Amino acid sequence: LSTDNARTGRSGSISSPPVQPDIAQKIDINPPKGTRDFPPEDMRLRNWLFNNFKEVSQLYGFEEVDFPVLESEALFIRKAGEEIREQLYCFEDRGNRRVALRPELTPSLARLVIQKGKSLPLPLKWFAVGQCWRYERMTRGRRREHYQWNMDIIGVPDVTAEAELISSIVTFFKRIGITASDVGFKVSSRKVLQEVLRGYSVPDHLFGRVCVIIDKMEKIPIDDIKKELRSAELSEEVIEELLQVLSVKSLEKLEEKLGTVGEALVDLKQLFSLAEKYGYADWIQFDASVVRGLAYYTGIVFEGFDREGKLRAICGGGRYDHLLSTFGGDDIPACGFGFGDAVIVELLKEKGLLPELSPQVENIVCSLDQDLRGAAAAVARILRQRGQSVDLVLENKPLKWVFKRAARINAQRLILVGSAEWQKGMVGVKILTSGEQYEVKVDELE
Ligand SMILES: CC(=O)Nc1cnc2ccccc2c1
Repeated sequence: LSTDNARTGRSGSISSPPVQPDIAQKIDINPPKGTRDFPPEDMRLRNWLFNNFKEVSQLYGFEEVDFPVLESEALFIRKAGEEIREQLYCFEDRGNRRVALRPELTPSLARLVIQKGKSLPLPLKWFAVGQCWRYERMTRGRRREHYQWNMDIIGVPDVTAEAELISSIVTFFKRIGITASDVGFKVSSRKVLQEVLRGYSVPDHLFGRVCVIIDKMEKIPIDDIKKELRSAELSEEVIEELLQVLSVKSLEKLEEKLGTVGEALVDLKQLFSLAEKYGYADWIQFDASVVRGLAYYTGIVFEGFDREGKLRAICGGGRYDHLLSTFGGDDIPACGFGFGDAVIVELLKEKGLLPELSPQVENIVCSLDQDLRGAAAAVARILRQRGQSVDLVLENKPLKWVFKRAARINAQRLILVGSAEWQKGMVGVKILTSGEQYEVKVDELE
């Protein structure tokens, strides 16, 4: 211990604390700021949610993929002023490499598609459920990690892909009891903005940045939006026109504004017509103000929202036709969405739709005296070999304790190994739901 660790006793003399080599420093029992533990009860809810994500993905014929949580920082360096960039959880590793904990999954997916190259027959339909990270000042007390469900269709240029993705989310909502009166999707296309900007010959390289600024509408004062648009070299005239277009309330009005030829109208009309065919027309609405905050979207964008307006966006996505080529890959069209694990749980709480999930075990096995421990283990083995789950009591416990544990772990059946019965190759069985009890030969236990 260096002297500055030494305590100064009352006498003023320096004395070191008694050396206690293996008493660890008291560690912080909480997880790092902004992160969560998942004790059994929370893990049951998480598994319930993720199983619904995965079952819907499989229902739509998507294949599961995953990527490292740690990626090269370069994958996420975009110069469009995105919040996701400002909050990147990045650092230099011991090999002096700039790395980052992924803030989203799409760039990793793009990287893998390029890596696999021609060996992957298009279209690809991939899904992932992965933890994503951000580093923001804890002043805001928000979480620094969450899990995202992503579904992506790579290699399909038509809005039939977006229609399929929205359909999969509607299916997910229906499975967990959410209806079109609880949530909806605001749908628009960034091609609306693109047509306006091109109409005023604003250079294309400003497109992503302008979208990121406009995504902050309703989040920061309109004057700050205008200020940021000016700093992006937009003229007052363009700014006014942009804000005008963003307040358009219907496709018909948009057609009046933009005329019929633009791709934006064609895409949106086709999407709304497909929605009718899919049967989810009452879940979606055109809303020109939806742009989403990621720079790489190029076409249709959408976000799920709660109709009571109490929560942040539930999910969001869109078309990103040039992301792969910005990474040096071919110019393969793609679209996808991200669905976080936080807002949906808040919504389920609001709607009283959180499922009641309790632990499940089919059997609890215990021996009533010391030298029948081996017998109890043998009974557990037999049941487990038959695919039956068993909680084997591992210590000498009174029956009262066993009944209490059986109730807590929601065991369906109690198997008692007692010396008298065991002499006859029998065990005692008590069905804990009905209270029925009987004796049975061990090899007749099913
Ligand atoms: C509501 C919530 O927890 N949002 C959240 C939490 N963690 C994140 C981590 C990375 C990117 C986005 C994130 C978003």
